[in-house]
Amino acid sequence: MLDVTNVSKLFNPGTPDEKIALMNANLQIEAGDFITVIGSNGAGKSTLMNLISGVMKPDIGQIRIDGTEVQGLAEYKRSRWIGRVFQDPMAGTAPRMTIEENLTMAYKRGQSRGLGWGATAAKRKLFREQLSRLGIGLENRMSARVGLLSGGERQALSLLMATFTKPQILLLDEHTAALDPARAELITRLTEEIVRDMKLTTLMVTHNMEQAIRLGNRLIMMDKGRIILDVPAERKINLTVSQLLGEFERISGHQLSDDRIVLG
Ligand SMILES: Nc1ncnc2c1ncn2[C@@H]1O[C@H](COP(=O)(O)OP(=O)(O)OP(=O)(O)O)[C@@H](O)[C@H]1O
Repeated sequence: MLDVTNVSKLFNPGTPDEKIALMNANLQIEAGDFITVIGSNGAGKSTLMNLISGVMKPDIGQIRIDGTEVQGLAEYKRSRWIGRVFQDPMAGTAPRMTIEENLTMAYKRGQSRGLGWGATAAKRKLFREQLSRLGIGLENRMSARVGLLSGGERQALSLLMATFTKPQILLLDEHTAALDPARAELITRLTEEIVRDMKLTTLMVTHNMEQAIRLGNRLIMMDKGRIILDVPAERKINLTVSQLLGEFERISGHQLSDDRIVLG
C-alpha cells in the first residue's frame, strides 16, 4: 500500500551543518496497518512523515502509495490521500473560522463534487453526526470560532478533519504530546476508535512508550536516520517498556535519548 524504498534525506549537504535526517530507509506498509514510531531526538521521525506526506522530496529513493509516487501527486490529490495531525493543536485548524467552516474546508478538500453547497441542511446534519462521534459536545457549538476551543477540543477537531474523507494514510505526528494527560488520553481513545472504525492505515509518532506498545499492530524504532527495528504484532503484544528500551540499547549501542519520553 505504502512503499518507502531506499530513501535518504540530507539537510545542508556539503556544509559544516550537514545533517543526515534519513539514511537508506525502507518500509512497506500494508493497508490497515497501524504503526507506532519511536526513536531518539533527531532520529528522522518527522522527516519520514514530511517525506510521506510529500511536503519534502527525498534526495534518493521513492515513496509510493498504491504504486503512485507521492511527489508526482497534485496538491489536491495529496491532501485527499493523506491526512495529518500535528503536535500543535493550532496547526490543523483555522482559528478565526467557525467549527462548521473548518469542517466545510476539510470536506471540500476531499471532494471534487460535494453535497452541493446549496444543501446546507444535509451538510449540517453530516457535520453534526461526525462531531457527535467525538463525544465532547462540539456538535452543539458549530458556530463557535475554533480559536476559542481548548487544545484538546481543537485536536479532536483536527483529527476529525484529517480523517473526514477517509485518507489512504493517516499521519499522526506526536499529536497528543502538547496536551495534559487527561486530554491526551481522550485524543488517544478517539484515535483508536476512528482508526478502527474507518480501517485507516496509520503511522503514529509517539514519545509514550506504553502507548507505542499498546496501540496498533506494528512498532518501528528509529535512530540516527535509520529504521533499526520493526516489531510485528505477535512480538509487540507481550513486550514491556523495559524490554523495548533494552532492545533499543542493544541494537543502537546507546540509550534512547528522547527528552520528551513518557514511559507509561
Ligand atoms: N529543515 C531542516 N534543516 C536542517 N536540519 C534539519 C531540518 N529538519 C530536520 N533537520 C535535522 O534532521 C535530523 C532529523 O530531524 P527530525 O526532525 O526528522 O527528527 P525527529 O526524530 O522528528 O526528532 P524529534 O523527536 O527531536 O522531534 C535532525 O538532526 C534535525 O536537526
